[in-house]
Amino acid sequence: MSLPDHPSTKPEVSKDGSVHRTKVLLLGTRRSGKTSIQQVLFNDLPPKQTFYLEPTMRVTQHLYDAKGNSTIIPLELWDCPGNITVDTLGAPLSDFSTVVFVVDIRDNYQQPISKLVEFVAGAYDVNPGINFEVFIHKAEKLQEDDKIENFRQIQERVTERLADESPEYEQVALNFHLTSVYDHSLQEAFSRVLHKLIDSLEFIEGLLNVFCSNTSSPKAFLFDTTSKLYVATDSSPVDQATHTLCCDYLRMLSSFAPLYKSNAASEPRVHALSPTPTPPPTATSSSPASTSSARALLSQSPSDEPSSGVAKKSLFYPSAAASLSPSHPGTTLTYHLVTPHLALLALLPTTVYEMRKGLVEWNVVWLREGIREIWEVEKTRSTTTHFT
Ligand SMILES: Nc1nc2c(ncn2[C@@H]2O[C@H](COP(=O)(O)OP(=O)(O)OP(=O)(O)O)[C@@H](O)[C@H]2O)c(=O)[nH]1
Repeated sequence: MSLPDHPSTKPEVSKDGSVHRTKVLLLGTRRSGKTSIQQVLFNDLPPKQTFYLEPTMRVTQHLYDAKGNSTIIPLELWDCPGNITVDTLGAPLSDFSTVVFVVDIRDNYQQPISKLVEFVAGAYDVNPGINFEVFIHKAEKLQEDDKIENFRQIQERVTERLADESPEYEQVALNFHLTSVYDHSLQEAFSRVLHKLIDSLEFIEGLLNVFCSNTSSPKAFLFDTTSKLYVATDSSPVDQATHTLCCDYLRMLSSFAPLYKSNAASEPRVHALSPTPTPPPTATSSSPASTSSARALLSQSPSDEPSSGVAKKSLFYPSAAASLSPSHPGTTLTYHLVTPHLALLALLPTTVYEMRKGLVEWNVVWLREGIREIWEVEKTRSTTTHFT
């Protein structure tokens, strides 16, 4: 495998047209849960099945891109055995954008911390900009108080050890996350890891902020539908319960995806909307939304047309909504696919969803346009695909 000479947080296209993926190193001591993390996140392995995973004996590269194993950034995830060292890794640390270091929350921390410090020291000279993400893993094993206490202790010890080694290492960016394959904390943590690799993140966040303020939405996420990682969210804080709710809803809808696909394949049913969507700013709809209803929206935006002018097959964008009563009275969870691989999940006041449906849909079309424009700019700039 040919490796680039310089660190890069962006995938580039090599001369032969193949995409250089963003490299992420998955490190940690034996049995800390590295392979489980990779398998649960990207191969949909049920968490309980991780029990049967074989130990990793040599460095294994897993490729994820927009076509097959979809993720928003073409990734190359290096799953390493527990005994790997900087010298035996087989690639310079300058090749990696991010190191995800996994620590079993119930472990004796001495050994994992020494290994982490070894890699921080190894990376410092060659790639000081590398992101170190420490996953304090298997968190669900402990009670809430113990979990927080262990999390704090690990952070403290790592910081102390780094300061003992050299004051310079304090400059290395280290981020700590509590994770478990048994809940959505892993997806949330890995989403945050990816956010640092998305150049256009602030523009996407800006679009989501506008969507939220126009529709009175308290929270909106843009999810990658395959990996179930969120690409961006609006600027209000993420609370775990809302994130979990959105992940579960997305997972449930994805299980119905084959039904939508077969519809999408039947072209004559697709109606093109007018090329410029007309905003219905005061649109009110008296038709109440049925709870837990899934409704197909067939739309074709101007950017669906290739620039050559040749009519491309219209895309199918399903949408769905579910009332969150009684747990969240007066709130509706909505889902809108905005590109073939990205979906908007938003909480909306039920009154807005039911009474101002036109306004909501216009804002979805507007968001879709914005995301496609960003995608086009990204594509032109780096001639590579971050979003599909
Ligand atoms: N309770 C709990 N167990 C987990 C979690 N993640 C992984 N495990 C378990 O941890 C054990 C080791 O998982 P692996 O993914 O094989 O760990 P690894 O770090 O890849 O191991 P090596 O390849 O030997 O270095 C398995 O029995 C998993 O089921 C978690 O979040 N919670």
